[in-house]
Amino acid sequence: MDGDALIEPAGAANGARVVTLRARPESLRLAAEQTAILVVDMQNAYASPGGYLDLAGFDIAGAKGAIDKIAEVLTVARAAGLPVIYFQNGWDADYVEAGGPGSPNHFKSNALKTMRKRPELAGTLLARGGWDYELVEALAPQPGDIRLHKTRYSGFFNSQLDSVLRARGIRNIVFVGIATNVCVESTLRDAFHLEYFGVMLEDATHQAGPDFVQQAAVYNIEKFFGWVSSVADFTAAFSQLPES
Ligand SMILES: C/C(=C/NC(N)=O)C(=O)O
Repeated sequence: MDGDALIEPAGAANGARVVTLRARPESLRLAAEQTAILVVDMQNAYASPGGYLDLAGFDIAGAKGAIDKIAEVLTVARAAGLPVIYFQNGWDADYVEAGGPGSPNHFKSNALKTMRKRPELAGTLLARGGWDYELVEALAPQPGDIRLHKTRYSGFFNSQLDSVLRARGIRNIVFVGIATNVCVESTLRDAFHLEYFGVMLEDATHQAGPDFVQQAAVYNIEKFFGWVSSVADFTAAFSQLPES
């Protein structure tokens, strides 16, 4: 951490409930009214045994820990009145949204590749309406939470996210979810380009791939695109706020 350095996003209204969140490389002064939680793709596909990542051969052992940490974050966030936005990644049941052979997604998506390799799985992975696409039970949305759908790794691409955030005056996005190095990092990078302040709670994420990709994503975010914090620091900051 960079000593006492503190970043304060401009534009908090008078009377805003402001907290200091310990983060790297600098701590952040955040107005609760301008801060939202983004829960990235906590679906059976990414976090449950028998889901897409597991079937495709990725190690999902760390997913359970991420689920538990995200549950802690959501309890604190809801009590503080922060909007909670869930993303679900995938496509329609006929995979029209996956793009077909004219799209690089057709060739790069490991879900599509796994289904081509194992035809018995055809139609099951990341298809809206199926178990794989559903959010894990332990993180079921609560009344008032927002659910958004996306079809590519970045949550800003062809989705309602930017409108939903701007309509609520959100400037700061706290990221949790799976996978750190794919959809979390892609969305946080786009957030940076759209002038949002992105903070990832690293212990509430899990990567797709070896440990070094988690470390690389943390490095990229801390060094270039945003800030990195922890669930304990988030809790310490936001649980001080009076219930909204
Ligand atoms: C590998 C992968 C990651 N998705 C995500 N939610 O980060 C995929 O969707 O294929």
